[in-house]
Amino acid sequence: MKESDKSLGVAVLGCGSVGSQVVRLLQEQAGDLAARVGAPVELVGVAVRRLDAAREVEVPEGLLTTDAAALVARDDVDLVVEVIGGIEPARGLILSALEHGASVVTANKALLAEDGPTLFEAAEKAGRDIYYEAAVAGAIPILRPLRESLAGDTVTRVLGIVNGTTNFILDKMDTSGAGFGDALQEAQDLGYAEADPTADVEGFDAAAKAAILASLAFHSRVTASDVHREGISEVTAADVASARDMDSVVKLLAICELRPGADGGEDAVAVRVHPAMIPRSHPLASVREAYNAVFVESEAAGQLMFYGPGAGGSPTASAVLGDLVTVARNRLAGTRGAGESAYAARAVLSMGESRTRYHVAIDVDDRAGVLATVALAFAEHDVSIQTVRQEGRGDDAQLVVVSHEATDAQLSATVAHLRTMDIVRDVTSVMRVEGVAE
Ligand SMILES: NC(=O)C1=CN([C@@H]2O[C@H](COP(=O)(O)OP(=O)(O)OC[C@H]3O[C@@H](n4cnc5c(N)ncnc54)[C@H](O)[C@@H]3O)[C@@H](O)[C@H]2O)C=CC1
Ligand SMILES: N[C@@H](CC=O)C(=O)O
Ligand code: NA
Repeated sequence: MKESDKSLGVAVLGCGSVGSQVVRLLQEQAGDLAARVGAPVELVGVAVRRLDAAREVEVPEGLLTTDAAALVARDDVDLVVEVIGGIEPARGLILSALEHGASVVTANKALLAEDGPTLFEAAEKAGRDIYYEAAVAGAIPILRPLRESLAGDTVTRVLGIVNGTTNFILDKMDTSGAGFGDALQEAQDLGYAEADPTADVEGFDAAAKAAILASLAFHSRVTASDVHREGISEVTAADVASARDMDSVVKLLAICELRPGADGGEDAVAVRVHPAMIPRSHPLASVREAYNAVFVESEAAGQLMFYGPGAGGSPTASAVLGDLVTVARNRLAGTRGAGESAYAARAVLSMGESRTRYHVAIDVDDRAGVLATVALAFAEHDVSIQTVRQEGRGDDAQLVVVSHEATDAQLSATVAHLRTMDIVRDVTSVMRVEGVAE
């Protein structure tokens, strides 16, 4: 260990989009980092899959290795940055690093959302830190505010755009009419997308982030499997156009809510990720390209908004380095930061119990009484209608209904009912609506 001479050895695992920028910053800012930490922070190894791969950064000779397991076990490694991603070997390497006495910084939301508690318990046992600000919303400081700044308040809701790739795609579809494939390719070229972009497009990445946000916000253990997840692969150009007609945009939202327990029982949490229409006047509507934004509502503070670059190698490396400075300082001070806080152990509600609103576009027969019949279907499921408008005539007749808030179960039963009705030719678009006052 280098603690005797106060120099801290850093191992970086993975040298892709994020890892290469972490290595660059460690080298370029060595002097400032040493001053801020109070000791030199020295890059002592970089684990890669292939030694001869092309890289965005020049790694000093002798530092590259393909043996990540041996690297994390070395005596001169005090701090480990895991930016490989995925579940294994990342989990095994982090556990081994902690067992060998290193503090860990990771950007790995997939692993944290699947098995965070195992990592937190290992860190607790080892008396070391595990920090992960980069795992949610890239460069935006959001986990530290939830864990530290709001530790004395009661967070009731977290609502955000937390996936840069899908925001980039939806933004391009809305503003330039770009096709889905071209927009995705551009996001991949810019280093925003996950190694397998299905994780972005199908909402897995946002769901992992929602689980991490909900765990911290509500002091409970929420895993990716607790999150209702829908991606953007079924969002059509017609949905985007329909949103535009309503002066709205389609965004992939992550929504984490504290719901009062029934009959005065314990509060529970509801966590969901899905595309939704929001009015263009809503602040989230102006979040463009790969930017992210997160709203936090809490009892005492009210509404807070966090905004910034949510993806990309360099912004994400900024969050990694911020954590690295903190865990390095903690090591020098012989202390560690706050560990997991899951004392509230709140139950997680199913999607059917979540309260939301629907926008439904229905192709109908153009004859007398159709509007009343459709309205009756909503009423039968106790769903109140906020607005309804008719477009087109004859074979082109379409009703566009926006409901008031109801449970998702009531709303989906209404849509299923509409699909069985003779006068309904097709339900062409169903999308949740957020950000509109009741
Ligand atoms: N790219 C982004 O905008 C963001 C990424 N993250 C997270 O950061 C992590 C890294 O993401 P990226 O850099 O984008 O991925 P990437 O795919 O560009 O880089 C991962 C690197 O790890 C290497 N690797 C794989 N297995 C390895 C092994 N056994 N030993 C050593 N190296 C190995 C790969 O060859 C690749 O170069 C992931 O957990 C990701 O979810 C978090 C926030 C934003
Ligand atoms: N693939 C992710 C990267 C950051 O977490 C995204 O697109 O947001
Ligand atoms: Na962040």
